[in-house]
Amino acid sequence: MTETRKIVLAQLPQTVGDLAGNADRMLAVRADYRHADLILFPELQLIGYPPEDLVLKPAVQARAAVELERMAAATADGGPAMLVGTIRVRDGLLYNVVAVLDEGRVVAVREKHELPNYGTFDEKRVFAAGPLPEPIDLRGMRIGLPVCEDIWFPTVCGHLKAAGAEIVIAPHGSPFEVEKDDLRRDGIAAVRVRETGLPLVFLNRVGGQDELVFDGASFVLNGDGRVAHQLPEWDAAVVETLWDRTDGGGWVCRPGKVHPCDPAPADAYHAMVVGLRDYVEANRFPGVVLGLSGGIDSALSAAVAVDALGAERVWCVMMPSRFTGDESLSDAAECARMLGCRLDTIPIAAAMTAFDGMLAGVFDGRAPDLAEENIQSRIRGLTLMAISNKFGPMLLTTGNKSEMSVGYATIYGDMAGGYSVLKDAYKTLVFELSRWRNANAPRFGLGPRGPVMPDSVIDKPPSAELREDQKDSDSLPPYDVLDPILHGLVEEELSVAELVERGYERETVVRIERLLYVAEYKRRQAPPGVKLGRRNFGRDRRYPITNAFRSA
Ligand SMILES: Nc1ncnc2c1ncn2[C@@H]1O[C@H](COP(=O)(O)OP(=O)(O)OC[C@H]2O[C@@H]([n+]3cccc(C(=O)O)c3)[C@H](O)[C@@H]2O)[C@@H](O)[C@H]1O
Ligand SMILES: Nc1ncnc2c1ncn2[C@@H]1O[C@H](COP(=O)(O)OP(=O)(O)OP(=O)(O)O)[C@@H](O)[C@H]1O
Ligand SMILES: NC(=O)CC[C@H](N)C(=O)O
Repeated sequence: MTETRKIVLAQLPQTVGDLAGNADRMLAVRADYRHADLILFPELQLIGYPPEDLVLKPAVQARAAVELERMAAATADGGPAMLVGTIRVRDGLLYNVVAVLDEGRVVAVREKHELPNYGTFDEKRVFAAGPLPEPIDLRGMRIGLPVCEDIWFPTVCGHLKAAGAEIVIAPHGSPFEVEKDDLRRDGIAAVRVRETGLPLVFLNRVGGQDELVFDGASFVLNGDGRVAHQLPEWDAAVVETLWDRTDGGGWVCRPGKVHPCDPAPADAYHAMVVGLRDYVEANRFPGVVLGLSGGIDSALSAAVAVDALGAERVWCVMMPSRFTGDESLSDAAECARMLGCRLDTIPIAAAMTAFDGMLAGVFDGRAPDLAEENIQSRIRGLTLMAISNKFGPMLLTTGNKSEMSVGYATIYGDMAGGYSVLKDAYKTLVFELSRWRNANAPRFGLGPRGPVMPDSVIDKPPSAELREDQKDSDSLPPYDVLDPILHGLVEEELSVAELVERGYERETVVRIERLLYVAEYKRRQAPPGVKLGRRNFGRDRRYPITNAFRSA
């Protein structure tokens, strides 16, 4: 008779720091799958990923040990074993581990060997690296248990194969980046399978944690490289997989459902919706408030907010000045109508007059300039923060990555706010996403199925409307020139000379590089926002504020 095993993959969200809640969620899955042999959870499921310095706190380490014992005790009933990601102190050092719980106790622990220490990751700061992990014997299977980064290099899987592992099970905390789903499956996991000939289970978490979002998209590859299961992106999913022992002695996973992954730019839009939704819910805001100017950045931010939270939790405010055009007023009104959310109009002329009067003495003899322009932006920020204080919604800030790169935003003005969905989206992506959202509804959005902004919002030239007839193109190169230069400088770390070789004007590149470096002080004071690409401002790219280097 064929030998068969049932392994349940629990692609779950996590709440960093809520150890009891995370444990209860895992025990609830176990209660639903009592007939399974084994239930697998993502990396650090008990603690939440990434835990940052929280895990250095002795009280957290002690709580983790208590909760793990509670979960282990639950396995005394003879039901399924559990593979639980947690932390463990051994000989005074802290490890990122997967614990094997069975028969009422912790029967084995395997420590993460490769600690990622680049980009958004700095695990060497908090964890020690474990030795090469030996396979475990559980329910008649010899299982290799690499933790996340362990499968991104050949060493650990090669060692497990040599030590007789029959199957590789890899819990992950792998954050979203555009196109990373292909890299994980076809670029990394498939290579490990080719090297070892072993089937591989890749289980990732879902949901947002501050700047990071986790898309799930877990999968199972058989030893011949074929995809046996592909779990959905973004949704929590608990999937039972069935494994048969072959005549040759190995294990094969029976084929299951293969969900398609999102194409671009739907993937980036979904990431923004999940990032904002989970940030607002986890930090217990009733909703968000934002300034709706009739421009594309605030329109797209409002659309994402409505998709994430529902129209009744998104409060838009139009704050016209004497520079605000009629088209901006009507576009903002139409946008709020299409989204179905509240729009209040609060003119800022009275506050501008008050500031002119207050500053008349000290500004005497000075022509109006950027100082007055920025006061308008600061009056708007102050007004929105007053609404946040009075009624509780978090202020959603609307700056995009192009603006944040060159400092084209007013500090303590339109940069005021708690969270941003466009922070890692260059303006050209803002245009692409707005067009996409007008023609498509996101898979799990709470907003309207149809268009979310009038076409005029997308088609008109961008303007900050802080002075007469102002256009972004007065101070910046067109976005289809600016964005590739910024991508070269930020994502690719190119020099001025290398960008000139790509055909960009030297004078423009030199100016953009200078603006990028000089704006570092603004970015350090900017709110967090959803990471979408290879190199976000925040944890991925940590530049000095005081920086005299110029590449030309
Ligand atoms: N290294 C440094 N470390 C610490 N602080 C530093 C600093 N350098 C300047 N500062 C401070 O920052 C101030 C200058 O920054 P800030 O007050 O923001 O003003 P600033 O960057 O000079 O002007 C804002 C720019 O953003 C544009 N804008 C504003 C609003 C919206 C939009 C849009 O389209 O979205 C565009 C606006 O047209 C203008 O070009 C200085 O007065 C100084 O106080
Ligand atoms: N008249 C206004 N009413 C309400 N909010 C405004 C107004 N003008 C600016 N804001 C707020 O300040 C942000 C920065 O806007 P600004 O118009 O200066 O530049 P922008 O980057 O082109 O943004 P947008 O495309 O949303 O207009 C806006 O996204 C919006 O949240
Ligand atoms: N948690 C981890 O070890 C993540 C690192 C891994 N390279 C990833 O991005 O998926």
